[in-house]
Formats: sequence, structure tokens, C-alpha cells
Amino acid sequence: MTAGTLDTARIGVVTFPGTLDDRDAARAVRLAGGEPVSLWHADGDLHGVDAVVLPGGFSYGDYLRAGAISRFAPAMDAVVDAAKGGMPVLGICNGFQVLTEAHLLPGSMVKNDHLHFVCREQVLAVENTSTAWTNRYAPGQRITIPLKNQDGQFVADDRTLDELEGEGRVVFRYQGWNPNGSRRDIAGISNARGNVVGLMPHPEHAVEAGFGPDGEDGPRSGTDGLGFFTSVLASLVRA
Ligand SMILES: NC(=O)CC[C@H](N)C(=O)O
Repeated sequence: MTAGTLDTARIGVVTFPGTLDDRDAARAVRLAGGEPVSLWHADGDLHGVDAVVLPGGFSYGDYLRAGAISRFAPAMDAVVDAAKGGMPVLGICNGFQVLTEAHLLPGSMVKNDHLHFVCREQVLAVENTSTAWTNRYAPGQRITIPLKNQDGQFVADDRTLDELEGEGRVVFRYQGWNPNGSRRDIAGISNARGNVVGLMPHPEHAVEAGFGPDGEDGPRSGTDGLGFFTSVLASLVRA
């Protein structure tokens, strides 16, 4: 895509062995108006994509620690380089775990504090709307999207947490109930530049009217996650 034009942006979606949600992520990109491009974990070439989504699932069976093996995939070398150059990268759930393991985002994901897998419709507040993936939301907007994981507890030392808060890098915060014991109710964060964002809940499962979760106040359209994908397209046009 040529910067500043309305050409269709090409958004890569990386598949690792054990990835589950790559097809939903590709569908979300398409519904937002972008062109999804399948990327394979063993291929170190990003094929000229404009942005990358690391989707959810159980890459490498979550062996050792979720994301700990995926981080060494050839595709991740390319993603790390591209992210450092400013390319938008979104990690959803297992993708967020991979981003922390790859040190593109600080902190770690550990077992949910209650030690159970959790699957629910989760309310979040969007606290930072200046990132590549959230610029189409209103500051403080509450959105409802699915959450499903076992290793969803975000932990970091207090200095890192203070830094994230102070720099406005807590992008999403759980509302109503903290589903996994994450420090300071943090559901998602960004890097300092705002091009790399990771979160545990799944926006790609709430992009189509009639199929996403209801909102807090009763049935809604269920498309609260679509804004992630329209946001990145908007950020690429502005770039
Ligand atoms: N939905 C997912 O991506 C699952 C993430 C991760 N493997 C976990 O269970 O914690």
C-alpha cells in the first residue's frame, strides 16, 4: 500500500501450529475493508504486508509457556524487525502471549488466578485511542467482546506497571469483573510508539451483526470488535 492512498491495505495473519483463530482474524480484516494475507510461521518473509495480526490459539500446544516457542519462529524475527520499524502489530490472546515472550511488549502472561479456563463475554474500557488499533473508538468507550483462555493473568513488576500507566500504555481495562487476576485490571497494553498492541479478549469474534456478544445493556449489534480492524486501516491511510 502506498502511504496516503486508499489502496486496499494488506494485513498479514500469522498461522503457527496450533493456531485456532487465524480464519476469524482474516474474516475480520475483510469485513473492515482490508485484504487479509496468510503468513506461515516458518516463513521469514512478510510478503510486503502493511500490518500483522498474531491470532489466538494454542501455538505449539502452549508447551513450556504459552508463546514461548512461537517466539522463535522465523516469521517472528520478521515481525520483530517490522514492529521496531513502526509496522502495526496486533496480538490477540495467544498472540499477546507471543508478543510478551518476544519482548515487543513488557510483562508476562501466567495462569488465571482461579486456575480455570475462562470463556465469557467481557466488558472492557478502551483507555487509549491513539494507537494504530484503537483510533476509531471513543476515549473510555466500553466494548463487549469474547474472552477465552487459561493463561490470561497479566503480571509485571510495579515499576513496569507504573510506567505503563504513566505513559498511557494501558489500552484496555477489564470492567465489572477481573476474569483472571491481571494486575490493575489490565486487559491490553501497547508499546511506547503505539503500533504494537496486545490484549487477551478477542475482537475478531465480534465483527458481524447478529453473531457477536450482546452488550451490557441488552442485545446490541455484536460488532464491538470491528473497530480494531477499521482503526488499523485508518492509521495506514494516514501514515
Ligand atoms: N484463546 C486463546 O488464544 C488461548 C490462549 C492461550 N493459549 C490460553 O489458553 O491462555
